[in-house]
Amino acid sequence: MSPTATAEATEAATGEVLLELSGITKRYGANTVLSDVGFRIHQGEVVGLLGDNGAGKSTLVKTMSGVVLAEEGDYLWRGEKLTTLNRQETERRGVETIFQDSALVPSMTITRNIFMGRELTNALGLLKLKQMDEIAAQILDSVVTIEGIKSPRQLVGSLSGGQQQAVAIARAVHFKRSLLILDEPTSALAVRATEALLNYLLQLKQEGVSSVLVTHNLHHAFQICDRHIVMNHGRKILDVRRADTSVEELTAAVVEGPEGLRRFREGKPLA
Ligand SMILES: Nc1ncnc2c1ncn2[C@@H]1O[C@H](COP(=O)(O)OP(=O)(O)OP(=O)(O)O)[C@@H](O)[C@H]1O
Repeated sequence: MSPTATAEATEAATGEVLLELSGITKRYGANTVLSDVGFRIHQGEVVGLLGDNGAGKSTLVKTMSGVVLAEEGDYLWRGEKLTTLNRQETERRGVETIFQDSALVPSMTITRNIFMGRELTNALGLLKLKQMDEIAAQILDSVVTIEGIKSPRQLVGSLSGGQQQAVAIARAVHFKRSLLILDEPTSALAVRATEALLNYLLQLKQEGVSSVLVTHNLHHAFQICDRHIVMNHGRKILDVRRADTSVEELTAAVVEGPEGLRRFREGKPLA
């Protein structure tokens, strides 16, 4: 498969282009951590963002969510070039990001964490706590099955790391956004919760919601992603539809970079 064929296949993805990044270059001092990275996310697409440790995935996630500003490159949302870029701007447009550290408040209940910044209030501005608790209980039931959670009134600080991650995911998926970006969301989840999350992303896709899934688990990625982007030392080395690749090719690209990809395509064994 030639790089051109891959690019054409990618362009053939259906749905409006939601997010387009081009020429993204990010440096930390003398260290260039993203080099001329560009890709498009279409509406309703589930995209896997893959790569070895330090490949630049999290930095790219932070760039997509406006937390980190690239020195070079363009950010287009539904064709509009964003000149002011920060997390508020991207959230206003419907981008929801779940970072590796899920940014929950341990001293608050699950309900308050789920509704943080989007609390339900009555005409007097008082919190509708009972209603929020009921919705939180429904979300926890339907979105991610979290073992060991007894009540949405439980304090987040009393939950395990995996349970906390699941609460963060529940919060993001409940406020159905145009684009969900999940940075290794399943790393601390048990098998059942992981399955529930992957299925939920597929359900959201049916509703036209796009997701970017950062994961080290290539089988999870292959299971649900329509397209895969592989990063290597800050560069995009592969951008390919599921139909045009395999877990083996993705593994070669992630583990051994461009050279491994070349060897795989030539039918040669990996080093
Ligand atoms: N704030 C920062 N300051 C300096 N260097 C940074 C900073 N954040 C990331 N880096 C560097 O950028 C490179 C890419 O890191 P990044 O976290 O984006 O990789 P990653 O693909 O998400 O890795 P992992 O899978 O291990 O989470 C690494 O070399 C890292 O040390």
